[in-house]
Amino acid sequence: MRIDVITIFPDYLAPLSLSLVGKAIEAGIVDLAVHDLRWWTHDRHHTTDDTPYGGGAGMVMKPEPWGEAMDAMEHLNPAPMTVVVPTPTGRVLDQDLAHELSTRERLVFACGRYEGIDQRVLDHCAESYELIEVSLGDYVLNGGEVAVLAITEAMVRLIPGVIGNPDSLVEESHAPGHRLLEYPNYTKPPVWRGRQVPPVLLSGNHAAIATWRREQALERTRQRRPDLFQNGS
Ligand SMILES: N#Cc1c(N)n[nH]c1-c1ccc2c(Cl)cn(Cc3cccnc3)c2c1
Repeated sequence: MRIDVITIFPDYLAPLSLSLVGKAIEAGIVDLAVHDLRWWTHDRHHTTDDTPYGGGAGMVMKPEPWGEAMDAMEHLNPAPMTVVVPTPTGRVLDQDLAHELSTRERLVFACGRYEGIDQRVLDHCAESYELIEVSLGDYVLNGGEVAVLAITEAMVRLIPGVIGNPDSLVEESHAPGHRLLEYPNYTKPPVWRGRQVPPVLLSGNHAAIATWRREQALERTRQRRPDLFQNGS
């Protein structure tokens, strides 16, 4: 998969070269390029924003730099583009959306700031490419960079070959068809500050361990996320 990120804060995306995504890049599974939107400005101050038509607080990102950046992305790589735009008004990221994005050949993240990107850029992208607008959830961020980091990690780990043991993807909280929260995890030592590991986990009785874990997952989900019990699933 090829991933391009366009942003006015390229350094914000440095963590993508670390850990899991970094390993996927080293393995050649993911090809990542981060671009500074200001490369497509032509004034002395590299201006990317202006006041909103209709008035109101804040600034809006100008369409011209984004249009030139998108044109450049098209010429950079022949693969069909899925443009992912983080926005407070987008589809909320969940595991299903992460799976959908992990199937794409090429993602171009348009990562904005201020009050957002001029709507005509999104309209242009919707007509010229696949456009997916994504929100991280119902809380306020100052821009799209954090969303790009989260979307990329959630999505890249699902690409075949990225996670060493694919079995570990099956039982996770929010995995497809696995609408329960995960059971609690323990490791050595068997007693820590007077707290003992549940004895069933030390019993070697795999059937009893599986039953205990299922019961824990059900109880946790019932207490913390009753919404995941929709339709009795
Ligand atoms: N907030 C949120 C939010 C979320 N929950 N996920 N993603 C975002 C997000 C994504 C992209 C931008 C761009 Cl561009 C500018 N802002 C700041 C903002 C905040 C509230 C209203 N208008 C603009 C963004 C926020």
